[in-house]
Amino acid sequence: MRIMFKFLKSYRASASVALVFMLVELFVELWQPLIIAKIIDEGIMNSDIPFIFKWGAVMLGISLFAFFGGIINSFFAAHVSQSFAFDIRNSLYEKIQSFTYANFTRFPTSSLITRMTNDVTQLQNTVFMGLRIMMRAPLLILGSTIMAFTVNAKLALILTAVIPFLTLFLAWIMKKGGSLFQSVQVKLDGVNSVMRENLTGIRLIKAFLRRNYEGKRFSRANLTLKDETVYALRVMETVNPFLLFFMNICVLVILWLGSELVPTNGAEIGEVVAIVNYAARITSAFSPLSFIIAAFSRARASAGRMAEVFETANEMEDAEGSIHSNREICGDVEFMGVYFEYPDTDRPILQDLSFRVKAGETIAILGATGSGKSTLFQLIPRLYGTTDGNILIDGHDIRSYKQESLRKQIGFVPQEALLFTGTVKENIAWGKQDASLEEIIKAAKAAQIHQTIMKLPKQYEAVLGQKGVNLSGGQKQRLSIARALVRNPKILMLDDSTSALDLKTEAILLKSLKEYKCTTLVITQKISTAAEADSILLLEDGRLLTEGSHDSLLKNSQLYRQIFESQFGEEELEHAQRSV
Ligand SMILES: Nc1ncnc2c1ncn2[C@@H]1O[C@H](COP(=O)(O)OP(=O)(O)OP(=O)(O)O)[C@@H](O)[C@H]1O
Repeated sequence: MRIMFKFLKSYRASASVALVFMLVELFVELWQPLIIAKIIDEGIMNSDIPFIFKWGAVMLGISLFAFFGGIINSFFAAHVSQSFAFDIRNSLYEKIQSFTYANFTRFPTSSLITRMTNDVTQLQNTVFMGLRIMMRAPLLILGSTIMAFTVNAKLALILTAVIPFLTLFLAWIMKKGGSLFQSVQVKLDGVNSVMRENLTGIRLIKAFLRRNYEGKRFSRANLTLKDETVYALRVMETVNPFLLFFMNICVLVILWLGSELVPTNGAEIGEVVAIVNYAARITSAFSPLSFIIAAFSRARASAGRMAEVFETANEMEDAEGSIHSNREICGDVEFMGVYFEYPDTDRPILQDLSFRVKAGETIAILGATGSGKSTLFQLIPRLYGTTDGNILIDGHDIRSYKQESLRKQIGFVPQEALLFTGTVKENIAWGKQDASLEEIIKAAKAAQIHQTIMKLPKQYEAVLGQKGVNLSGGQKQRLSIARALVRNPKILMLDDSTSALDLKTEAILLKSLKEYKCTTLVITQKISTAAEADSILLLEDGRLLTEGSHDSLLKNSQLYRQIFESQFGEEELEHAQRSV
């Protein structure tokens, strides 16, 4: 719960105003039974009508006071709780933005969304309730007990016997509720996760006729959430009847003792009524406590889940004394004995990988699926850190660069072209926010997508649907390449990004990339693409099998020849070998 206090600090003044007005309401509530007792004992018993009117008017006056106190309290409680939630959401967002890829492995996206929405709402509700009624309940119990003692200590003793017992019971139930609601939130993550996968994969689900299967998967997750929530709420719901039962017994005992004391002048009738009234107020304070405790237990669980996010260490922080952020790189990339393991795997994905690409050169990376090609790419912009070995850019270890400066100068086109809802222009300019229209068109032309864009109804202003649904695979790929080129990268990384292009378009595209004079790393399965590169790396199981130009590999690498033959046939291979 420390996290709540940390974020509430900035709203100390408003929270104090809310609490003061809550105390005003409470004060009035505590005085009312005393005034009623006075009206009975001195007004009704003596048939003193002016006295009854006078104290009746006092009661009305202070009730009005309490009414306005309640309104002001609500106003400030709403302001504090909403602002508090706003700040937490912003901070969570900032923290998640700073997450490394490794951090994302620990927190599934659906869980992060639940934490940023539902968990924050739980805390927000608790803060509101806290300022409105949560403090009021224990204070009302304490105040009522004290007032009861001032009225008649003998009768009030009964209350002191019951209250500590009930308080202990509530503390126990709150602890239990915390773990139950923690589990509810995890199940909610589960529902969100299935829902998210279903929404993103809706086309595939329809194409594969998996609606029933996915429907069942969702129902299962939903049912577990329902069962878990019902169980948690059932446990919490036992609180109210339990409290009411004990408080009602308490009232019966007060009435019985009152009937013994009144005839012997040990108590006045008004006093008995006042004590019963205080007991009723204590009951009414205990009663919403079950609800408050459920909310508080839920908030405790949510605060814990939020703390997990805030306390997640980012091992990729910039090192002290990193090179100045504006330093321009030339683009010379060198891997020196690099080893890499994912945080959740215990086997090396890359092993003893060493190679160099000189600034402005193009290198192609070929290898079977799962051989570690995409992983290798993720190490260059420091999306992951190496397990061992070094990566140098322009002769300096990449850890000595500020990540922002490094990533600004790298253009990355992922395997799956990811576009956003917005215009074509906005999607390309996503790579460089202040890109001029000329720069955008230049990048689109180099990526061989300009002609296609010009045929769209609104050309560069044409709106793309979610993830670019209204474009073909090859068009999406070329748009992603334009997005990477617009930032004028010093290092360009294409992860199988031309796979959907025909050979002719691909050849023109690769040629036009040369205008950008950047170091280019291309992951590809196609020999035609690899042959354009200055050098080719052949990867197998995360190790570098061999490296060389197209011609030298044709001459020296059995595997390369096999790949060539599988793509062009035996005849072409013989022809190519003869011309080497
Ligand atoms: N985030 C991850 N966490 C754990 N293991 C991963 C992760 N990403 C990839 N791997 C594993 O690392 C290995 C290499 O994956 P990688 O994506 O780098 O291969 P690849 O050569 O690019 O394959 P492809 O050609 O199919 O894209 C695979 O065995 C894969 O299961």
